Amino acid sequence: MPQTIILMGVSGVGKSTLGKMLAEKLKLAFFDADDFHSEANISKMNTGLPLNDDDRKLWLENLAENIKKWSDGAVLACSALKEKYRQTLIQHAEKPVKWVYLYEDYEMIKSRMEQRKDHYFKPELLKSQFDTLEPPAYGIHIKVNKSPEENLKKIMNELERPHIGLIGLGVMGKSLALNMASKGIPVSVYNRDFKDVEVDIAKNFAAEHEETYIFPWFNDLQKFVASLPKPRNIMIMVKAGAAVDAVINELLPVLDAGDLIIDGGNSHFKDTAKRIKMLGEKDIYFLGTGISGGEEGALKGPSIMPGGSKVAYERAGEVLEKIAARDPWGDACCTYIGPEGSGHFVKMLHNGIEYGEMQLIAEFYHLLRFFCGMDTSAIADLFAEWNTELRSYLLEISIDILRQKEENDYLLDKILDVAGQKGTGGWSTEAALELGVPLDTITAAVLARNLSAFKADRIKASKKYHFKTVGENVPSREELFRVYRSVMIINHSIGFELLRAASKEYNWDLNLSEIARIWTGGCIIKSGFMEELVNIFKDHHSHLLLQDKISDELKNINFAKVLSFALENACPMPLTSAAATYLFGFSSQQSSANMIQAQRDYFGAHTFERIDKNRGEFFHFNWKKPD
Ligand SMILES: NC(=O)C1=CN([C@@H]2O[C@H](COP(=O)(O)OP(=O)(O)OC[C@H]3O[C@@H](n4cnc5c(N)ncnc54)[C@H](OP(=O)(O)O)[C@@H]3O)[C@@H](O)[C@H]2O)C=CC1
Ligand SMILES: O=C(CO)[C@H](O)[C@H](O)COP(=O)(O)O
Repeated sequence: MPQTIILMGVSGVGKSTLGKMLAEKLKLAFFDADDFHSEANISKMNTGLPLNDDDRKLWLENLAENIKKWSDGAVLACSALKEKYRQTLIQHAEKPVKWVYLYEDYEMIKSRMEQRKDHYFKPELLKSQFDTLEPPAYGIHIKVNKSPEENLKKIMNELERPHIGLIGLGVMGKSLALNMASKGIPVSVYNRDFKDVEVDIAKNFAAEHEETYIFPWFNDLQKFVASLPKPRNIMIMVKAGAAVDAVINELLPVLDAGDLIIDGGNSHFKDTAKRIKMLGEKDIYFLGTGISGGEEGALKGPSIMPGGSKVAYERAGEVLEKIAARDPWGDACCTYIGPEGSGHFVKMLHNGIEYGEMQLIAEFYHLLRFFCGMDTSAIADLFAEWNTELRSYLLEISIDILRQKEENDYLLDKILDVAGQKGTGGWSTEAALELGVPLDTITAAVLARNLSAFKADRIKASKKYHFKTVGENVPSREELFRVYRSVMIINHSIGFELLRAASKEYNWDLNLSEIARIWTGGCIIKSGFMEELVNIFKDHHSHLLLQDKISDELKNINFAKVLSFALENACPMPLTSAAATYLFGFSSQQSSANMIQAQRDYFGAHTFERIDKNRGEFFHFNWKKPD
């Protein structure tokens, strides 16, 4: 797309020299703003007097009219020292305008200017230029401290780099902005100001990191959007739901066809599909992009799950892959997931598996601590031993949690046993119900969090019910470990089967091996088992529990030893029970559903199929025979 590039900065900084070189390199026309000055302005400058705002007004408006006409793009060298001059210059621009701010120390420029003989601008005016200068909070900033050729190279490098605008400087937004900047991606940041409550979030963030990075910052959305090179790439990292719609609605009037919005929050996949459609009708791209890794992952490299149009991914892929974590084979933990809301569906399910894994660790800790008589430090040691094989991130952080003390007590013991949730686990269950597939473990994990919320009733009930505890037949460490790993396998299997079902139903063509691969680094559910899944899903395309490698491991597991001990001692293990029940159900040739069918037919004439007839033939029986 033709572009107009404005090289700005004080007189003597090298705008004209570099402007001509840049125009030649990009095969664009070159214009020098000095050539657009009126005779009156030139004679004023020649007498050594600085121009005032009135002198500049006509000159800038004349330039703005010209910029509008440069439909094939151009390079303009223009001081554009103040923000209001810059806004005047681009007021009629119909093509994207990129700003390149050239700067150097006062003394360096002064000594350069003193050596120039042929220029009508006197070196004494330099001081007034520096006084007037308002460096832009956006655009490409180039210190011109090298040879013109090397300075040109710096400009070209910057021009070729994709630029991102990031909205929402919360936990994730801040870390992602720093991650991008550390990878050399120019990032402009915006956060709303909340009157008298939260102000200057973006400004303070930029100031906090000014030693290391330049973050053009904004608290005015229109100015933020106007500052971004077109076509714009804007990432939004705000709360899922109404906040995303609010931001989109605010953006819409100031965006142009061809701009791209990347929603990196945990949005619902159906909302994403609607947004893609609505924005697509306005020729604006939208990528629903799941991002996992929490604050640290976002900073050092998260796992990224983008969904939407392939064209949109081709635009954003370079940046997303640059900031993503690396998998054990050195590739980016980011891949194009598929169309519509598939990226957010996959992220939702990632969180569903996460809920399952968290509950698994929590209930094993609970069993060991309160029913097997192990102290917190011994549990941490046991988990650490298990984790040499499992290499699970969630188990790793749980070991840290178990070891954390506050004064002489474990911090964990001081945390209220009521779990929060933002919805992604429950959404996974809703999606499974809609697709008619089981989701036992993930649902059990969601419901366990729900039950935890009834703290007051739980306290009352604990005074009423005093179940007898036995305390014998404590499972061995090996038996516990084998059951733990099996439940983990079943939980993953259930999660991936939901992905398979969604892929089929919505025609997403999801690649389960690729999804497992991008979950081997950067995300909350990364583990050694996830690495195993990459290869398993590469070679096999049926249910995970039907793979020989998996069934060979699970078929000899003694779930009963752990679960009967838990039941005998009234220790709730909803996830382990759900996993074992799922496996027993999945591996039963004869289920109990014949009775369900008979009951349905009895009371409602719902009909049933028979084992001695073809599938698809339905029968009704008159169960209430006359006496
Ligand atoms: N924290 C985590 O570990 C992870 C979070 N996510 C997802 O990323 C998204 C952001 O999460 P996180 O950074 O933790 O959240 P925070 O609560 O830390 O930040 C939320 C951000 O959203 C902004 N915001 C909220 N409402 C609005 C609105 N109506 N208009 C404009 N801006 C708004 C806030 O601005 P202000 O400061 O003005 O309120 C703030 O910048 C969420 O969808 C979350 O689920 C994804 C992966 C991991
Ligand atoms: O997306 C995330 C990690 O990948 C969130 O941090 C996580 O899902 C938190 O969810 P909840 O508050 O429901 O436990």
